[in-house]
Amino acid sequence: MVLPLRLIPRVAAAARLPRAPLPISRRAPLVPALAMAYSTGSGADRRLLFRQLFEKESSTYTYLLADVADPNKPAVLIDPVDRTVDRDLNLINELGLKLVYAMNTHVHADHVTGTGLIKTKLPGVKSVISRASGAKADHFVDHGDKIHFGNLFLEVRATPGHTAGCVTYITGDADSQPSPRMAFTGDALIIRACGRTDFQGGSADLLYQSVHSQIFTLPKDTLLYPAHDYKGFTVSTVEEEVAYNARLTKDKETFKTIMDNLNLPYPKMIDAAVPANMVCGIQDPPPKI
Ligand SMILES: N[C@@H](CCC(=O)N[C@@H](CSS)C(=O)NCC(=O)O)C(=O)O
Ligand SMILES: [Fe+2]
Repeated sequence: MVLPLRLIPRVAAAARLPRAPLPISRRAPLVPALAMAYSTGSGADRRLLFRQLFEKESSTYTYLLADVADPNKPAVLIDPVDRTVDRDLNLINELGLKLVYAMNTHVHADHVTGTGLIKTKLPGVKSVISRASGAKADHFVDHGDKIHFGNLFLEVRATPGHTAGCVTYITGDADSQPSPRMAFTGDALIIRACGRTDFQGGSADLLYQSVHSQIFTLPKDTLLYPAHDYKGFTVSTVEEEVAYNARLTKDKETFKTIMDNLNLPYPKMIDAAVPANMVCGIQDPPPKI
């Protein structure tokens, strides 16, 4: 049966008319209430908007965190990849966030960081890396420092061993401790595994010590988010890794033997990625033809 037009609900009628989508740059950001609805947790934790993003060529996770209870919605990106910068910046724009820091957990060997590109596209954003990395950035962090965005912060813990300058970033709130905490472990801890220790100042001895003293001592419900996953995992917890990590649950000598015998091929992009990442990624992208 065909309904007369006046009986068709207005929404349905509108839905029938195809409209060209607006370019991203002209779309209005989501209203604050909607961005709030996508934040995690309850109570004080509702300030935190969190997204886990994936770059498939290098199996890298990029993390977006923002304080959506702050009127400016300040945001940080951890471990952005050059290839997915446009995707990440579009998302930030759609959610109405203001990116303040583009941070790295370490000098990556398998992909070029997105921080340089982000700085050319969004002047004012500050790049962050550990002082111990020896890399260039706008802001250097040391163990115990805090990177603030709104009322939230990321506490820096030095977790060297995969590289000499590796750090783990742990969520905090100026008013109350978020529960559970989230730890962004870079390549120090990969779910059920860990970063390799055969280049870039790597040391199995140091990595074992870093993870046992700085990550395994966190509250057991702390959520662990690595920089990479090669098996389809997305998140783990301290409790899970203390029980089931295939490398780090072993005693130190066994761990060192495991690490000495991984026999992993060198990352395909290492020769281009490390020099680029030592200077904060690509600063002047070639013009698109
Ligand atoms: N095949 C990849 C590189 C894979 C690799 O070496 N991953 C690193 C982290 S990136 S520096 C690693 O530590 N892996 C540990 C492991 O057990 O897999 C490429 O060619 O890019
Ligand atoms: Fe790495």
